[in-house]
Amino acid sequence: MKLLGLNREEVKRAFKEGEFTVAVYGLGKMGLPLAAAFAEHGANVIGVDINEKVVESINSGTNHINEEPGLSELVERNVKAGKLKATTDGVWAAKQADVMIIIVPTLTDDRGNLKLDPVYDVAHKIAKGLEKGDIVITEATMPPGTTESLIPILEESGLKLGEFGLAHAPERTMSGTAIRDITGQYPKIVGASDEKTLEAVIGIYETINKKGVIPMSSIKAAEAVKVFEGVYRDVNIALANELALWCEEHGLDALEIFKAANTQPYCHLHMPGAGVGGHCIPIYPWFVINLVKKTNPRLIKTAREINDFMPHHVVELSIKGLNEVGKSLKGSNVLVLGLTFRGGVREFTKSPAILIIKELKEWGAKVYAYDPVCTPEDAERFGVEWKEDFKDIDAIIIVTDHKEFRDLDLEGIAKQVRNKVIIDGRNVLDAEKVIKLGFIYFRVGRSHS
Ligand SMILES: NC(=O)C1=CN([C@@H]2O[C@H](COP(=O)(O)OP(=O)(O)OC[C@H]3O[C@@H](n4cnc5c(N)ncnc54)[C@H](O)[C@@H]3O)[C@@H](O)[C@H]2O)C=CC1
Ligand SMILES: CC(=O)N[C@@H]1[C@@H](OP(=O)(O)OP(=O)(O)OC[C@H]2O[C@@H](n3ccc(=O)[nH]c3=O)[C@H](O)[C@@H]2O)O[C@H](C(=O)O)[C@@H](O)[C@@H]1O
Repeated sequence: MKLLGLNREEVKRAFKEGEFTVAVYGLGKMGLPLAAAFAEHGANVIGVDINEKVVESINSGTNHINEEPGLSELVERNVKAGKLKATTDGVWAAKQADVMIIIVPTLTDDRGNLKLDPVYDVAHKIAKGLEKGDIVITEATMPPGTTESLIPILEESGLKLGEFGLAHAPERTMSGTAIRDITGQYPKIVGASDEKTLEAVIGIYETINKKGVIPMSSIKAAEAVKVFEGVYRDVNIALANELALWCEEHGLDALEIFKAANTQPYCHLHMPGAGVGGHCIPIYPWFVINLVKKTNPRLIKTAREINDFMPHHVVELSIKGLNEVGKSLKGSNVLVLGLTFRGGVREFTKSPAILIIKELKEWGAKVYAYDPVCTPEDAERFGVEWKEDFKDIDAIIIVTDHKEFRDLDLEGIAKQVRNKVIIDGRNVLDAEKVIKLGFIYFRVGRSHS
């Protein structure tokens, strides 16, 4: 059932009656919830992934994304109902599908250079199965202008743009709330190659998202919306970090001040911390920085530098904290709590723990680690020993805001450790309670007990 040329009401009817097939390329933290949501709302869905284990697991009705409440039931129900299947064959999927959605990683290398190979790989496969009237949608966060860079690849199909539709509809959600967000937490941003495509894509997303659609004037404008959301966050986190460093110098507690300042309607100071990880927020600013000719993105570049300084600052705090008990890092046993980039999500991309552990070891500390969503094998990947107790520890460094760390048994820990030093890199503990138990307690924005 080709959607190009239908109005949004006809698309919604076709959607609900299962008259068309959606191929979702990339079945990860975002792609699988999206595929399951489409199937749940009536579409026939073919998921495509290069990871055979992912494909097998989905075809057996099993969800491999642990941090997504509600996803397992959706996957099981829709696989059983024959509404959701998975394959590694991206060409075959394109031949079956009327809508092809690209939601594979869009990354940069350590120097911020774009790495869009997965997107181009998928585009080449889609081109081999593209038919007249099909619609290709990028949902991955794309550097503005890059969705349209797929046109020559897609035209390898022999079709010209206009005979197929192209759109960008960025995924706006977070791990842990993907199903909720995909089906109606925020309006869906959509930009398309022409009016017909826009009309059909509005129909598609109005079917699964009860918050509706915000149509943009172009594909590039839609790409910029999502990227700017991420840049806003990175720059504001950098502001919080810079003000926190100032507070440390002035013997102030940044959190106390931020909390009061944020009672003002125009003030939204973010949370200072151990750094900015993940494959979103530290990446998206490069999509702007690397796409300039005249503009000098000074603020965005400086924000990146400030945020990338924070893992080092956490090590500085651990040196100060150990000094308070007459110890140096060299020869101390340090327990890092948290390997992932943020709480509740098992994702290591640009996790601050990587740099923190590297620097602690360079200073001669014996480094241990524990993370509630990880395994001892993950700790080995970081080159540290997994440790589930606090015996003989001289300093504890909290690097990830897992909810488990908010309820640490501080009284029990105080009896186990060799020295009482806690560096709270994610502000998860109650300072007064920790200090009352005799700990030296520092956090980003507070370097006094
Ligand atoms: N993780 C998040 O919170 C959010 C991510 N996004 C965007 O969604 C996109 C995907 O992110 P995640 O789902 O978190 O990534 P992920 O790493 O969890 O999953 C990516 C999946 O794509 C597969 N894949 C990689 N290359 C492929 C290829 N050439 N063909 C088919 N499959 C391929 C991988 O095997 C993996 O299963 C990214 O562009 C990201 O910017 C958008 C909003 C939120
Ligand atoms: C603008 C925005 O809020 N983007 C969200 C972000 O989600 P993500 O999973 O990357 O988590 P995040 O809460 O932004 O955290 C990123 C990193 O920044 C750190 N962080 C976060 C907030 C803060 O005030 N201070 C801080 O240091 C976190 O510890 C983490 O290391 O990126 C997602 C994405 O685009 O992939 C996006 O969908 C999410 O809504």
